[in-house]
Amino acid sequence: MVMRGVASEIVLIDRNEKLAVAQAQDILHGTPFASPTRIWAGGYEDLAGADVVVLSAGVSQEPGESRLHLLERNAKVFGAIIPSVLAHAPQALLLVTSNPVDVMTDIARRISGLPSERVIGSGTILDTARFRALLGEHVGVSPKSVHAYVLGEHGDSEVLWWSGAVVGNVGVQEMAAQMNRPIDTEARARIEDAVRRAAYRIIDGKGATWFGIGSGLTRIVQAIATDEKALLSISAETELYDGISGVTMSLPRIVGAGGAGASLVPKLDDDERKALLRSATILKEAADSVHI
Ligand SMILES: NC(=O)C1=CN([C@@H]2O[C@H](COP(=O)(O)OP(=O)(O)OC[C@H]3O[C@@H](n4cnc5c(N)ncnc54)[C@H](O)[C@@H]3O)[C@@H](O)[C@H]2O)C=CC1
Ligand SMILES: CC(=O)C(=O)O
Repeated sequence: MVMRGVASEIVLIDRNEKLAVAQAQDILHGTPFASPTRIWAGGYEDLAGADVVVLSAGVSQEPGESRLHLLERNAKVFGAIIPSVLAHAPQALLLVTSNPVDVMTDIARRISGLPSERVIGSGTILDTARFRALLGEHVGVSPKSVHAYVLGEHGDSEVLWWSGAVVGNVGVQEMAAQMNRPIDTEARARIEDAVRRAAYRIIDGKGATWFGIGSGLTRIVQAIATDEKALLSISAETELYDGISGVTMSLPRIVGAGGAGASLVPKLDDDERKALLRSATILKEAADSVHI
């Protein structure tokens, strides 16, 4: 966020104060090369006047653990921190990233009592970025020109929306064929696996994922700060999806100063539709299993 200059002030709050101070100092030393952001480590009282509060506290996956395994532990953490956030920043928009992010977003909305458009999750912003990056690499085009989304859970049941993926305004399959880099069954399976299993591989190698999610959160905050009305795949409560009411999951949504706006209704093929219904069902059941 400091590198992109999306905020004038950033305060880091962590129960490990020594860590927050060290991170803030380290980032401060990058500001002469980035943007003149005021960054410091503080307490909840320092949130007064904040426009956005990113909730990233809690435990993360150990190698081999799924995101849904973290639910019970991180629900307790949110029960402890959200009242303190609201006491000092009742006007802030909450941006959740702790995992399992879709269910944690649902929990944050229920604990806070804020309207659903003001409690959003990073959702599949990261999976969508992974999908775009890999497709761009495959066809040899900038990932910025690849428009492709991952829908549903940020997790094992996520749905890569292949039938809606375009490069410029040409379908990705047609574009890949034109570039002599066809996306055959093997290439498709490789990309699909690399997106879905990315977190497991990175956690196995370095213990956590940092840069992709940091970039994704920055993109969301930028859209909020500038009231951009950008179409981003983020998680928010969906009134009704394919017969399931009130499920918090990712769809491409319009993001601006008010948080999550209208969502795009994806035109899916039969397999994608079944897979998204399955993903929504998994998330709904997980959210319903947590009693606030
Ligand atoms: N949604 C996404 O795409 C991604 C989500 N994550 C999730 O974000 C969360 C954090 O991941 P990391 O930063 O890698 O973990 P981390 O362990 O490095 O950081 C978590 C921090 O939370 C703090 N914390 C725990 N309980 C707290 C409390 N009650 N009050 C204040 N601070 C508290 C800890 O002291 C720790 O510094 C995890 O749940 C992880 O799975 C991580 C990467 C991507
Ligand atoms: C940790 C995580 O959720 C990710 O990198 O996708």
